Amino acid sequence: MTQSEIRQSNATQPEAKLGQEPNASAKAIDVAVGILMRPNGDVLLGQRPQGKPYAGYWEFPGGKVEANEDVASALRREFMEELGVSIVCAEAWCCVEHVYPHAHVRLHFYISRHWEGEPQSLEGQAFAWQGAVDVQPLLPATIPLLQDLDEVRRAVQS
Ligand SMILES: Nc1nc2c([nH]c(=O)n2[C@@H]2O[C@H](COP(=O)(O)OP(=O)(O)OP(=O)(O)O)[C@@H](O)[C@H]2O)c(=O)[nH]1
Repeated sequence: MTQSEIRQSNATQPEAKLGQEPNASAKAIDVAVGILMRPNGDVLLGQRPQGKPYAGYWEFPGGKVEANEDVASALRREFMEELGVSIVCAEAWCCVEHVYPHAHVRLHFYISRHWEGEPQSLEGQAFAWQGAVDVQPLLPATIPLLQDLDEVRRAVQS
């Protein structure tokens, strides 16, 4: 995936600040998050493995952007490492910040409808394709996005 393949979608929202107001002195950690969306609107979620904060919580796949890496490259790397999936193209969807006890994160959400490979559990994590998302518990920063995501899902189905 190249920068030119990262498109801004109409669904992009202004940055929202969720949860506790981020502490200006805490540096936000950038995280690339990808939502694989099938033609019927189903989306892929994974369960955080043991040993990580919020182990057992469900999330959209992704991970931290490394030093000297852009968000699109991080997205592609994380999907290959976690799921063995090659993202062919993805659209920036929204960006939210959340302050957890363990970190202040800035989550860059992308939606991809075009990828290569079937998702595999390369890190031993459970994953699930979902219509209306009903796995629990979900990471707190992700929950408020589900309503907007449902609108995107419905739009691709119609
Ligand atoms: N992937 C992902 N991370 C999310 C979501 N929502 C959310 O709050 N996060 C937060 O974003 C951060 C992601 O960091 P991570 O620890 O999973 O990243 P990583 O895979 O690079 O981990 P590592 O440092 O062990 O290599 C966590 O603080 C996690 O709580 C989501 O939907 N997907």
